[in-house]
Amino acid sequence: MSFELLHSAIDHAQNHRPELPESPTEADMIPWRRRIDEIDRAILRLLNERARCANIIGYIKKKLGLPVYVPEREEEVLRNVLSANEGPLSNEAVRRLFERVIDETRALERQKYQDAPSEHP
Ligand SMILES: C=C(O[C@@H]1C=C(C(=O)O)C=C[C@H]1O)C(=O)O
Repeated sequence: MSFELLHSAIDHAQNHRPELPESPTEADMIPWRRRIDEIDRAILRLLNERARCANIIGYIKKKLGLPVYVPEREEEVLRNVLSANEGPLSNEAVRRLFERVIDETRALERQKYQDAPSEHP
């Protein structure tokens, strides 16, 4: 899914939200939970695409003898997402979430290109 498609999917979802009646019942949670499941699958696809990009970077680093961990780049990644944050997640929450993402990305890069024989991505 291209980023344009993803953005239009998000816009569509925001404009076509399930009904929220005055006096909701438990059943009113069902369409929202389906929506969350759908969003989670989209997030997962993007996280895996991010990991694939990082693996290519990891491969290049291995070829050039560069370290996996680049703290200044990680700060830049965090600045990028924090400056784009429109909420309702707080900046602290976004920072924690992306720190986890970066940790897992770095671990994957290490596992694939530093601890193991280098293969073409
Ligand atoms: C992906 C890279 O490798 C590591 C992981 C990063 C990330 O997940 O964004 C950023 C910097 C590095 O510590 C990179 O150098 O760009």
